[in-house]
Amino acid sequence: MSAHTSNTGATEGTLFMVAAPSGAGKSTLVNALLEREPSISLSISHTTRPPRPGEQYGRHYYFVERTEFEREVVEGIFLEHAEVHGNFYGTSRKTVQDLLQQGRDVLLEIDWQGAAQIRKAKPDCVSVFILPPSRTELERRLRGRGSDSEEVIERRLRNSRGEIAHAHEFDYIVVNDRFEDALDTLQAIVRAVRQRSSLQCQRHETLIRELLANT
Ligand SMILES: Nc1nc2c(ncn2[C@@H]2O[C@H](COP(=O)(O)OP(=O)(O)O)[C@@H](O)[C@H]2O)c(=O)[nH]1
Ligand SMILES: Nc1ncnc2c1ncn2[C@@H]1O[C@H](COP(=O)(O)OP(=O)(O)O)[C@@H](O)[C@H]1O
Repeated sequence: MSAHTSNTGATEGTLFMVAAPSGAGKSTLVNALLEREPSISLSISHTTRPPRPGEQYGRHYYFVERTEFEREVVEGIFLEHAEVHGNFYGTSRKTVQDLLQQGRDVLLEIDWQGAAQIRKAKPDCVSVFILPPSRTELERRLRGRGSDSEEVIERRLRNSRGEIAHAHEFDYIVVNDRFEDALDTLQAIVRAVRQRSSLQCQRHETLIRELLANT
């Protein structure tokens, strides 16, 4: 976890990842975080999942057919991709790398498999796992969201154990019990990471060079 200097000499942004079992409140928390921290760019993923009512192409996801997704995998456009709950999801390599190289911080909503791939490619990333306060509450939220069929809800609930078993691989864990508390904690993590990165030497290379230069 350190500031990186890109090939162009500019300081790269930080790559944040947020994962959770379906229904824990990840997307709601991330959207609220981005309102508080608008300088973070959310990476919009490609997925073969059909859109839910109200979801928009390019805002929530790039919804694509399976054949198109498979072609994109072969073309190597993804920084990572994985099958989750029977659908495919992938992160655009170019979008993320361009933003990071411009010095922007980028946030990925991702599952544990994708997070593991990103950690290998970008060991400086910062990862957060969101836990629900209980299984009962996870189920209540999944059903209360009203966006999925019974079959889809049951599949997500079944898969939640396997996802939670990977929580310890993440840098931070946030329990989303009271929403405002979880949001404050998530924001505190982002601020602490940014503060640490701003204190790192690479951030001040230009100033150091200027101060050392002969006048
Ligand atoms: N590996 C990977 N996982 C993703 C990506 N985008 C979303 N996901 C994950 O896929 C899972 C399902 O997401 P979604 O279909 O939106 O359902 P939800 O989690 O129930 O809201 C969640 O764990 C997401 O974090 C991606 O680009 N790559
Ligand atoms: N702390 C919370 N307390 C109660 N309900 C919550 C809380 N956080 C999120 N929710 C609700 O739970 C449901 C699932 O949240 P969502 O963000 O879609 O989950 P995820 O992205 O993790 O699948 C939504 O209806 C959301 O409004």
